[in-house]
Amino acid sequence: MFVLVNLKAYPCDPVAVAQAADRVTTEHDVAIAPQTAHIGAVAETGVETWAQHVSPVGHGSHTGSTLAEATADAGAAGTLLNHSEKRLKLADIDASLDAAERTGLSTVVCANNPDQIAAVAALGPDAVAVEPPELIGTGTPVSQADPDIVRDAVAAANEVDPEVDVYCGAGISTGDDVAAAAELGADGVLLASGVAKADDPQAALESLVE
Ligand SMILES: O=C[C@H](O)COP(=O)(O)O
Repeated sequence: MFVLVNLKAYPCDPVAVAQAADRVTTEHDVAIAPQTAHIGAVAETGVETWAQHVSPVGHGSHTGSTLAEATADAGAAGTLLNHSEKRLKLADIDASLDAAERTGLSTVVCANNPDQIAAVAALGPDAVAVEPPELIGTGTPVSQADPDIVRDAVAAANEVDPEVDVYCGAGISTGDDVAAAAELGADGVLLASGVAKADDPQAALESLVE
């Protein structure tokens, strides 16, 4: 399973979380998505580092953008796109995917439900992630609160493009949640508060990947 830990804009120490992830022994692939400004420092720990977003632009007059080229140069291996807290127009998702592909970044496009998963899977990302917004940050895992949304998202993505991996997110914080996601057909999980808001991120990560 791919375990992508999104630090959002939580007031945690991104390097400490990355070092903790580096110390955890697991069969899963763990990656950390810090704030853009912290990508270089997190990547230096050796942990796989992701961006939370890249802009649908290339080099040029785009003040305030998050340039995919700069993100990749800083050490990112991939990027989230269209997170529930950073929604994009369909055309911008497509252009951000082009930017990521151009710069060698792997991609996970988020969506709220199976219909949206089918739509974004058609754009050809490496993976999609289904996240019911109402469960984000609640500590109630999507695999428990709404298992059908995960099953249906897996089926929807497979129908469009079986090469696209499917992750699920919202409320995931324990190894049981990761195992439940795998049983529902997910190839990975996307989570945040369970680690970023934990008093002891290393213990939280160990519990997650046990
Ligand atoms: O990017 C992560 C997701 O929004 C899930 O957040 P959460 O683990 O705090 O529910």
